[in-house]
Amino acid sequence: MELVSRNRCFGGEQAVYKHASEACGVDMTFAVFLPPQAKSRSVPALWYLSGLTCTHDNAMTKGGFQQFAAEYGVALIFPDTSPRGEAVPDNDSYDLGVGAGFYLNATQDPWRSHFQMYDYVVCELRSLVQDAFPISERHGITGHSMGGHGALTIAMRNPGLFASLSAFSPIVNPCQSDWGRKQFSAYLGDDESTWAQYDATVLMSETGWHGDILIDQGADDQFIDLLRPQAFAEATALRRQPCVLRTHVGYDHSYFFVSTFAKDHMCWHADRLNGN
Ligand SMILES: N[C@@H](CCC(=O)N[C@@H](CS)C(=O)NCC(=O)O)C(=O)O
Repeated sequence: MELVSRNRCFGGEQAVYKHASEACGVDMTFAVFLPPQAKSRSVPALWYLSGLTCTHDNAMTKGGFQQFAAEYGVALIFPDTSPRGEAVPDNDSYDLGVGAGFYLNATQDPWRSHFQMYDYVVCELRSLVQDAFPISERHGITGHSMGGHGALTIAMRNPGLFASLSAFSPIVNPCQSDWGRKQFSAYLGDDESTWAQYDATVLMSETGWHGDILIDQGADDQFIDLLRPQAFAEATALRRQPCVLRTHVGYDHSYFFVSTFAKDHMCWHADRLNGN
């Protein structure tokens, strides 16, 4: 693991690392924020999965999470959204290929040799950060847009790994959306039965989540028709799933929206991770 940058931040430390990823077959970059409490004990961790076109950097620099992570004693982990580099296949559009890994394991050529973001996040990066940093086994997960999709699907498929769950304007029904169908066809092939494991609305209908869920959504989100919050809301209601879905008038899809509600999400996770 190679240190790319390190900065003091709210009494803790914001660092960026690069490492050779076995799952993705290229070097991957990720960011970790350690709160001041991590100097003397291990702390719980919150994963933040980013959306289309993002790297580890967007939420790290614009999300505004560190101040509250420092206050509540929670580490932050910001993975990249896809493999990158000359060896990695790409596509001309912003929503397929580099920057658009959709947190799944691709089974189709040319994507399958590198686009293994599900295994990368759930297995490889988790065990790497657990070994390398003073991070306890209590983890929460959140994310924005494509990253909200990643957070919801990864948590519901791995209930033992996560103690808290939230999302910002998540893609919740990709099997029925152009933010999903195009990518799943390319990465997973035409057999739609293989897509369901990566659809939060389907997973909510089939398994649900063992805890409660916080979701914030902007009412003026320019991509709201692609996100399909109504489908997930219906699935949670049918399941009697404890879920707080807040729709905020005037807010769009940007990081101005994410940073506005960053404190609420940090507080939500800290309460559940710290066992208060
Ligand atoms: N690139 C697309 C949309 C990309 C987009 O809005 N991405 C969101 C996540 S889905 C994001 O966080 N972008 C990076 C940023 O705002 O820093 C466009 O420009 O229409």
